[in-house]
Amino acid sequence: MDLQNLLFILTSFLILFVLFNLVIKKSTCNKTNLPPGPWKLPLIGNIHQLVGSSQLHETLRNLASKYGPLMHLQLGEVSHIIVSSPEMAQEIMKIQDLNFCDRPHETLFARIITYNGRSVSYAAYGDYWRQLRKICTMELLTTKRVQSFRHIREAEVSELVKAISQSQGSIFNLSHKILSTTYGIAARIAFGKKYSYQKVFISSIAEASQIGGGNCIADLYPSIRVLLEMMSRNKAKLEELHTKIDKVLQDIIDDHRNRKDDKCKEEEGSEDLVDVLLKFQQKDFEYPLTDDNIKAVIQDMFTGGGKTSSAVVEWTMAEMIKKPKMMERAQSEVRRVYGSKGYVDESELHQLIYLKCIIKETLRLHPPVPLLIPRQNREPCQIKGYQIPANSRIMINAWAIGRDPTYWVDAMEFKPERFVDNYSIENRGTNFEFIPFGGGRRMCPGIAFATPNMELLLAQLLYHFDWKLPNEIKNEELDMTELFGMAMTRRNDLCLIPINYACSTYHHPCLIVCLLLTPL
Ligand code: HEM
Repeated sequence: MDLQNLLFILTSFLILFVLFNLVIKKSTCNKTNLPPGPWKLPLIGNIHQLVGSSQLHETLRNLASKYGPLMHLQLGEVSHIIVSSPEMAQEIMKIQDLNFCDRPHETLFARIITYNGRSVSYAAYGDYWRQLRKICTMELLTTKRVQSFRHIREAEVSELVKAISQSQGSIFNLSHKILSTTYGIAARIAFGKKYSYQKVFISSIAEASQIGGGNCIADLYPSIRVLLEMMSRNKAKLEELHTKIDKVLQDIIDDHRNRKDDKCKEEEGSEDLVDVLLKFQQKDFEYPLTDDNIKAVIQDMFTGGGKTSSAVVEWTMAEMIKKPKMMERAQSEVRRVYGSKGYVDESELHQLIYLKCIIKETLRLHPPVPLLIPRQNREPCQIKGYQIPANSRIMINAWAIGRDPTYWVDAMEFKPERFVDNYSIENRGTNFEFIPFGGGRRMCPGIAFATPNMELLLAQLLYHFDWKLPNEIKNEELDMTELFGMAMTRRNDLCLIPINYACSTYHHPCLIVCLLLTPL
């Protein structure tokens, strides 16, 4: 038998096998009352409706507007439930949270990049996840710990201000610099210092997240996963990236282990996150923390702490550029609060009420994780009379919910005033029409960590500079196209012209008065 015949027989066998699986599944599904969804093709289900969609969140919103806020999609062999209303989100994240708090931890991304689902974000729901989550919320991401890193944030953001000042009057790629600043902060917080090789780590994490943001075809056909993974380029690419990430993290862990002055650091309260995790390695846990566990958690801090916060800052600046009056109002708030001090630090951030409302509005219109992190239900269950098969993948479209005119007045308008008038609308998982950080047991534990990053960066950008668009682009014409991924950023970098505020005395008569009154 030649190779061609062998391949033909093998492929036919596989197609028959998948068909057989699907027929069995369909005969059970037919008896059940699944949520409504578009018509399904044999073998692929609804995959064809999503293929080529670069904006998955938008495609899903458009389908949901036809089939409803609880929609069923069959992608290959896997049932997907798409949630697009606050009521349905509440059902998943509150009423039936215990059943829906698992993650699809067997996907290619989770297995390769998160050390077989050992990160907090992809761990299966159970004792191991509970142990890690406790370490996160009680040790790594507490307000006290976040406070202890204040000097790092202030130093890194000051570096950014310096770099921008040097480009005064010329075009500056703000997107690049904001991203490198948030990663720089995350690196110093996690590792204690900047390692020369951390660049490889950061670029590899970013690339892996980009691949992980899409669905790998092998994840949709678990029964022939091994074969599909062998044929897929994603597996080899993710393995290559994982090897690089793993090497850097292991070197950093070994370096920490070999340091002699850990005790001093602990006493001074200047431990970094690797120090804290290594300390826990010596404790008697039900699931001892191995080096791989530590590496998986550190990755969580980067994927959580890097691109998400920088995306919020980037979108906020873009929205303010589009509305110069709003930017002026935000600038005058920051300059009033810090005016007498003459520089921006974290001590007065709580006074920036308008800026906080602007950030909330950005999180509503541009949630950095638009479909949250997928969940999985452990048991079959019912929602509003519909059957949800066990192990369905649940996608909650936070982006669509935040833009739904049923719940938001002038839903598509960027209007921070809505939060000024109603400051109590919170993003902490209790208002289900506003869930940029998710909700329930799997809600993001990094809000306290992300908030000062975003506020300090924005306050500095507003305090020190006025901003103009280059090439005579009109403010209202700034392109706002999104790039879907694990963190949703702008498709095109935000490039602006900074004008040093101290130089632009012409616009600020009070500064002239100050200068005139200053004794020579
Ligand atoms: C603006 C910034 C951020 C946004 C918008 C964001 C958003 C999210 C979302 C939507 C989830 C999934 C929640 C769910 O399934 O209900 C999540 C989970 C998570 N986030 Fe964040 N996040 C941000 C910052 C951070 C930071 C700074 C960290 C850590 C330093 C972090 C660590 C995590 C972890 C560990 C999880 C997994 C939680 C679990 O599965 O138990 N995030 N985040």
